[in-house]
Amino acid sequence: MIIGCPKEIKPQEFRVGMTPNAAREAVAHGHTVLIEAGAGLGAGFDDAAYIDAGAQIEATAKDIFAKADMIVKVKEPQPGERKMLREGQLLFTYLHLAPDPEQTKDLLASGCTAIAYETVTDANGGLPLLAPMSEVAGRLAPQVGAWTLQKANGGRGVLMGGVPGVGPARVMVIGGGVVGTHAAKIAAGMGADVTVLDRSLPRMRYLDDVFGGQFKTQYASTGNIAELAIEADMVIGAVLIPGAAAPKLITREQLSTMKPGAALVDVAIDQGGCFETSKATTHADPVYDVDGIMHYCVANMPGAVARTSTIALGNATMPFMLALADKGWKQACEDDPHLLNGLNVHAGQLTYYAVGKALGIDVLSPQLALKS
Ligand SMILES: NC(=O)C1=CN([C@@H]2O[C@H](COP(=O)(O)OP(=O)(O)OC[C@H]3O[C@@H](n4cnc5c(N)ncnc54)[C@H](O)[C@@H]3O)[C@@H](O)[C@H]2O)C=CC1
Ligand SMILES: CC(=O)C(=O)O
Ligand SMILES: [Mg+2]
Repeated sequence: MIIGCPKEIKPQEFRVGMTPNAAREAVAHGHTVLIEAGAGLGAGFDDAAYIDAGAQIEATAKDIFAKADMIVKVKEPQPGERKMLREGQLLFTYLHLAPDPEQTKDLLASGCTAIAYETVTDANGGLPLLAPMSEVAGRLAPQVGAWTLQKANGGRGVLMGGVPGVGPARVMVIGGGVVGTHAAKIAAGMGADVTVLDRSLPRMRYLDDVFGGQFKTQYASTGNIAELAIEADMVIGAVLIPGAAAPKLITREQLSTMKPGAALVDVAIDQGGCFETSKATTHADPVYDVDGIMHYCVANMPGAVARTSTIALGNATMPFMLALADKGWKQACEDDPHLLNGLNVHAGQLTYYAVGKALGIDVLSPQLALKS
């Protein structure tokens, strides 16, 4: 198979879909790997590292899209990239279609087959291709939230750990999955007073067993969220209903009950955001103010630490990328129902129910797509 990896073009996105190590393994499996010139530079991988791994360098994204059977990326294809996708081509990347009708329309029109990293599952009920980036975004969230709390950035002027004689920042983390757990660990490590809220009692039992003493847990009822929001210096949004648009857990009205200059960090923004007033921002201009509350809503947070993120993502995607290349997508998905859960689009039809429900579009069952 010809595997193509273009340079990411989303603003301030420095990750790359394939590391030289991933390219080396694909070449060892007998595949041709095409990398766009300079694609890895932002993550610290120069063209020579890919050539050394046996890959070939192509001058433009156009060459990559024209020649490759499978495109391996990081972020959802941007409008210009969507125009280059073609019928029968396989796209393997993050998509986050539920809040993105424009991208969905273009992918359906292209006739491509698209497997979304964020909906591939594992045997433990986890999301193995989302997890590494959730670990990164979770660990970054208190760091960017602390920056947002600084006065010069519009924040309340509160230090996460306080100082002797002055109490710490109060941090509420909504959603205690991968993002929430890593965010809580780091915020607690910075000395903040942290509470994690979730709707899953087994998850809260786990968090209490492992982290009791470092941070507290509370059930994520509307009442508890409203009460804690009043006291919070920082709220980190980390909920997920896989594939679906995020539920709105703090309304615009509630902002007036919060402390002026408090920080909302909405990590769930890539699924539409879990605060009513959230809208996606970029690393170039990450924070905005609504009613005196500072919102940080960057949809590709891991891009800020591109080298760590690229290597972590590559470790997770490599076995799936190799299975898709070795067997073709149909056989690979037939052999692995968890990979089939990643199928979102095939030959002009949506194949993921939560996305169809969010966008009001009919869905072809992925099992039927395999037979088409
Ligand atoms: N902005 C960015 O750069 C990035 C965003 N993300 C996003 O972060 C979000 C969280 O991802 P993960 O932690 O990996 O998911 P996860 O599935 O590990 O955790 C989500 C948690 O939310 C909980 N939850 C669901 N509905 C809830 C509700 N109404 N109230 C409270 N808790 C609720 C679930 O019980 C679960 O424990 C996703 O939307 C993901 O796409 C992930 C990585 C990077
Ligand atoms: C999860 C995701 O969308 C990202 O890492 O950018
Ligand atoms: Mg994202």
